[in-house]
Amino acid sequence: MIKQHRIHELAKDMGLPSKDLMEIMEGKADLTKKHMSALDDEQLSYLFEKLTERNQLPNLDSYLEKKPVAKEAAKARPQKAAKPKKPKEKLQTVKLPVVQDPEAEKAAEEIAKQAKTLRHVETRAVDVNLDKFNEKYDRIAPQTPKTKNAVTKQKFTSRGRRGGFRGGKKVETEAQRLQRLRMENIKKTPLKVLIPDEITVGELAARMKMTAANIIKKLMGLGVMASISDTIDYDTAFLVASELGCAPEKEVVVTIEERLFEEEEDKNEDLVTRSPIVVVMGHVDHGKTSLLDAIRHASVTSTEAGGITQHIGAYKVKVGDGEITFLDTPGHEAFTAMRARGALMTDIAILVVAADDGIMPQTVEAINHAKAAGVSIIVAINKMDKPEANPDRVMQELTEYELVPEEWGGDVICVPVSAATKQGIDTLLEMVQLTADVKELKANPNRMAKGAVIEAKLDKGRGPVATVLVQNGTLHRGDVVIAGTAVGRVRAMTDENGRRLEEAGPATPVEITGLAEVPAAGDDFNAVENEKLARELVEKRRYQQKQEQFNSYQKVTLENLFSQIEQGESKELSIIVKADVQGSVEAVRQSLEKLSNDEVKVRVIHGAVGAITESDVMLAEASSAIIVGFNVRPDPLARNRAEEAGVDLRLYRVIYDAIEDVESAMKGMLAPKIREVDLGRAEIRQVYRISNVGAVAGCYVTEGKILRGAKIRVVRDGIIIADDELASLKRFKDDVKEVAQGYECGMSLQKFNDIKEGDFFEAYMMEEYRED
Ligand SMILES: Nc1nc2c(ncn2[C@@H]2O[C@H](COP(=O)(O)OP(=O)(O)OP(=O)(O)O)[C@@H](O)[C@H]2O)c(=O)[nH]1
Repeated sequence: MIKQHRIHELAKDMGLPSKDLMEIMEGKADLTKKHMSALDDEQLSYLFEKLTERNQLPNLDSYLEKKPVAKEAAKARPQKAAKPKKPKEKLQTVKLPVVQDPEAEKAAEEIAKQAKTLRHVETRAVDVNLDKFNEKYDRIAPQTPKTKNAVTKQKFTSRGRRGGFRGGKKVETEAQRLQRLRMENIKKTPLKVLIPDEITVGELAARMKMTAANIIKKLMGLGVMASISDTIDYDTAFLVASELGCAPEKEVVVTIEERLFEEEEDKNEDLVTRSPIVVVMGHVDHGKTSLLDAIRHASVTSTEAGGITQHIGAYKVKVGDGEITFLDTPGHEAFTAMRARGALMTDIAILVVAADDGIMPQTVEAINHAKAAGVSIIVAINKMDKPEANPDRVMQELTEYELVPEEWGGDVICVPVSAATKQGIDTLLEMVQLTADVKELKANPNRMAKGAVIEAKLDKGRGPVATVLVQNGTLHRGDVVIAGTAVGRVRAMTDENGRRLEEAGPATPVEITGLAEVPAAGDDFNAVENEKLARELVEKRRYQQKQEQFNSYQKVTLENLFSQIEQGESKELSIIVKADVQGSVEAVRQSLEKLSNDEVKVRVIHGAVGAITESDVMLAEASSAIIVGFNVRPDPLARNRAEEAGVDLRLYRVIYDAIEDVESAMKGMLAPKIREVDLGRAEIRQVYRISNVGAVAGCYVTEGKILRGAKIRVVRDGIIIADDELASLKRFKDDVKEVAQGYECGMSLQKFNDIKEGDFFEAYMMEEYRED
């Protein structure tokens, strides 16, 4: 049943005349029954609407003061009075409890609820506790990385906090808070430390962001005594770092070479068979050149008609379906020189042995070079056309060098040939082909080319010209190549017949132009993508070369000074003078500098009072100087360093001695200082007189040892009766190098023969030494 509200009841409740209400509701409700007329909910709402419109409050404050209930709601709103109408309407609804009707109350509550949901919180002027949002934020993202993103994802911050103080306590700013969180995070995560194979203690300390003392202490704990400049190995450094709370990791150093060159292994499916690369070796005049010519001629006439044959250091010949690449640099010296530079190009070596001459010294050398390089050997027994040819003898001699011919059950192919008549050349080539087939030589043509330089020269017209052998990959015209310290773009590429090529695959020798300088034979070459990096690598290689050259420079010492002057290497003798008093320093400086002559200038580069220190030695090392000290000693560090670096360190008590030494060194007259070093003593227990040999003493070594060739003092009853040298030292019947204490031996002297039982031999030797 719908609840009806009669007008007179409502008027009574509101304290208004019924007439007023009827006026409002005129036209809206059926008012035929005057004040007894009933209103439904909708009409009632309309009535309230109208009434509140009429009864607007000029000032909300006055109302709030009167109505404590309404105050609560008002709290959340701005204190400003003259605010929009809406809040007032809502405020009016708070009055609803006046309506006694429970249904009306419900409706009023509903409206109030709506009003609540519509409430706007004006944060600009209100202080909101934002810390709870921040806490939540921390819970959600405690490990927020300290990146730029983290900054954009800022927490809510109250404007009111800008003052920095609240309740007397200093409140950290957002930046400080982030900084604190960052520091906490850093503290929690162990420091990542990269450790190379070897590292100095100082460097490790720097990387661990600790003092070196800490590291040294830890090292001591581990039983390693090291100073800040000492180098420790990876394992030790790893242990120290992890024990001190760091997270050590192996430092992987990526070299320019690794970045530049394609180093990955070729996949099996990418590999194709390539032709073998063959070199010819043998004794002088056994026919290496003639054989190479014969091979080349056979191939040129049959296949390459018309080409202008050029010498480029290597060529290809056709054999059946396949090809063989010959390196046209006969001789094992060239072969080994290239190998020494790291270029192992050859697969098969043809060992030429003249049938009339047999194995000769250079044949043996060639065998050993080929064996050392691990290449297969095929023996060509040459000059078979000669009547005195004796191949069996050659084969016989081969077996002495562990080369057993196939005919005799071994695995070495021997082919009788004649370079003169071309007999057997085809068979030889077939055998090379066969050996290559067995070796299954493969390469990947679809990668950047790499190989080695066979020959290189500077051509007047074309600039640097190099013959390179492509060992893997394919070289194209226009490729950037790096060979040793030469870099450049392949401008032109020709084969041994002078034909221009656009590309060269594996096992192809080609002559290229375009390099900026002449590389050395045996240098590796690589085609690369990154020209800039290649230039960087060249710079690095040049620097290394210089460094090696620099290291090979001999350190200047007074002993080698003269020879260096003679060779024109020393034009200046640098000296560091250290003395006990300043007067001596000056005196020495002047006297030494006066020794300068037309050939050599003597220059004192440093003079000071005090002991010789490590820094003096370092200066001497860097400037190839010698150190002269008067009445001063080097400290132990300096002494060690001088020994390591080969710095000549001379100590004198008399200035004159120093001047004399330097002067005689400049004239090449410096006499080496010699001292006696005792070796041992032996007692003579028996003397044998042997005709043609003389007296042989049967001795027992009582002290030290006796060395072959030692000097011997013969001591009888405490008196030296002779000074001689050992002629022989034997144990039983064998000559020996030395005999130690407690052993018997036989000794004879070079000159002195009058030895007797009970004499003593005192063995000693003379050694050159440097005064300290
Ligand atoms: N009868 C005959 N003579 C030959 C044969 N092969 C080479 N000769 C001769 O042997 C001599 C030396 O030949 P080379 O080819 O120069 O020998 P090589 O080993 O290259 O000599 P080097 O370059 O000096 O090390 C020459 O006079 C050749 O004519 C051959 O098969 N038969």
